[in-house]
Amino acid sequence: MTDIEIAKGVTLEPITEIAEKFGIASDEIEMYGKYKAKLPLSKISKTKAEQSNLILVSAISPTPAGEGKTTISIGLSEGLNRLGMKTTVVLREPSLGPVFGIKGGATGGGYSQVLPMEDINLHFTGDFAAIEKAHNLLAALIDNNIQSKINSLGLDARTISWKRVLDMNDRALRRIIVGLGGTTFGVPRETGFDITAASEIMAILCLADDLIDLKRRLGGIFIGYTFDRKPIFARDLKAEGAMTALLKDAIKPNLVQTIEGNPAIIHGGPFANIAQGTNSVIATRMGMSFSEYTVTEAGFGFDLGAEKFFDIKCQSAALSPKAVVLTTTIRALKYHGGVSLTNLTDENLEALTRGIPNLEKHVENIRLFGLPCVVAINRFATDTDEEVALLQREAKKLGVRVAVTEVWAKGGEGALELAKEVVELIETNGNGFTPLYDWNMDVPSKIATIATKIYGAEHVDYTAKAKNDLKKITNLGLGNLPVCIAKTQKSLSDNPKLLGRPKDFIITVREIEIAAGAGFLVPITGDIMRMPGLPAHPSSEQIDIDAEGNITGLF
Ligand SMILES: Nc1ncnc2c1ncn2[C@@H]1O[C@H](COP(=O)(O)OP(=O)(O)O)[C@@H](O)[C@H]1O
Ligand SMILES: O=COP(=O)(O)O
Ligand SMILES: [Mg+2]
Repeated sequence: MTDIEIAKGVTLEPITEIAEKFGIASDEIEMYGKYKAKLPLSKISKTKAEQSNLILVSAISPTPAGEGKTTISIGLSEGLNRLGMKTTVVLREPSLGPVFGIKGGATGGGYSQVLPMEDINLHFTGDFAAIEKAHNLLAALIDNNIQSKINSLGLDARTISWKRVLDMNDRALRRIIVGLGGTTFGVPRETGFDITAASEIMAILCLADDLIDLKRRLGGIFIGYTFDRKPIFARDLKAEGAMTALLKDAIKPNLVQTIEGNPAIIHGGPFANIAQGTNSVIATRMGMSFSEYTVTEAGFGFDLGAEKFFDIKCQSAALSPKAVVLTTTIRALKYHGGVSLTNLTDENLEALTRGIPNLEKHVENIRLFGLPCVVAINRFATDTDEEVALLQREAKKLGVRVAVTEVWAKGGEGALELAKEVVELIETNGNGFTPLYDWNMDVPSKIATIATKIYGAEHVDYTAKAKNDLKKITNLGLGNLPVCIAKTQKSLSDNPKLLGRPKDFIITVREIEIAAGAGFLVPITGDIMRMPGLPAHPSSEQIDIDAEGNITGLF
């Protein structure tokens, strides 16, 4: 059965019942139909949240299909609930880019899914649309001011860094020229689109405490300079009030349910390769306010989502995670051992062994944050007993707990071993979480710390533009901000072709974007693009809908 067929076979509980199970009265939620709701920020309790055990689910370097972090996160929460531990899974909202592109949705899979999956994977509750409108309102205000004769700020159009966003993989929009056509069409200038998940507003939504903090951060968005080199921010265009008004509902986290009828919270966007890729502080705190265990995820491999989760989100919100679950698959390790994507289902013990160094490096990286880890072997039907046994042996040699999980095939039942390992791990380990670096370090040292310690780079090179960006950052007094490195997810390096555990490589920073509102800097490495493109055969070709509104081919 496909994911959507399994999902359609489930009788959903009314979201009012899920809210009651979560701990919020049904008359306190804002319904979006029978099976979705938004939760009031007033229900967050920072003191209660501190009592919850926060677990991060990460992964080794993934194949393009992904290795099962979201599936494992959901399955683990089902398993912990089966053991009587009140648990909530907190996830990120899928982007339409991958939905219609290569990867597909982000609501888990098999018997570990969050539902209603069609809604969640398509328009959900409109948060992405609201983020797009707020982002593009600011873009329109900028171009309006540039061409204004009465209240122009004197913006130098060549210095404007703020683009537009669209939640679609559309490479044709990466670089555009606006304002063509003469005086009634504005002032011509180069700009472009990023995908919505990469919007600074998404990051602001994910890091904001509440509406007032959201508005403050939105006002702090750096736009560019005037002709006499005065830095201009969104507040100089009086934009933050309207932008916040557009986000008044998007700031509230979304409540849905798992296949086994447990609460799940979804809020904030994905893509830890071009954005921070964690869900929101608000959603995480909401889950933690009502749960003994809170299971959350961060995008792509540990080198990307987890590093950003720890060094940006946890530091920013004073969250103290207790353990890491490292999602590991035989298929990904064979891929890192040199097997092509088309042959990953064939047994290959030699390639699996050659791929182990990638797992080893991610386990070493987890230790740098002072956290205990369980390697969760996410078993696929094509994995042979010999392959599983070999991986169990090799993983145990790394000195970590190992659990074979079958959450895709069996839901929570397939996560009972993992759940028990996680509980024991948390009970026997103190709270040793320590971030990788101090935000007050200088920017090149912060970048070098991540590049050498987490990626394994020999050193970091900067292009002339990146060096100029460093000067800009210093002049703006923003050198104490953390860094959110944009890098390919395919490799620990910035070269997608270097698989396994590459060594003696250099990370090249080509430019550094400033996200002054979100409160971080974005060093962009290699050739990574913040507007992905569609593949030759997009997933959209398989999607259809019948006269009764039944969607097929979503995954
Ligand atoms: N054990 C498994 N067997 C079969 N398919 C799986 C398994 N685990 C995950 N998948 C599928 O792989 C894809 C990626 O899973 P997902 O949880 O989204 O990964 P990630 O969050 O790491 O990107 C999904 O389509 C999911 O249904
Ligand atoms: O940021 C990307 O998230 P996934 O790894 O879940 O696709
Ligand atoms: Mg995912």
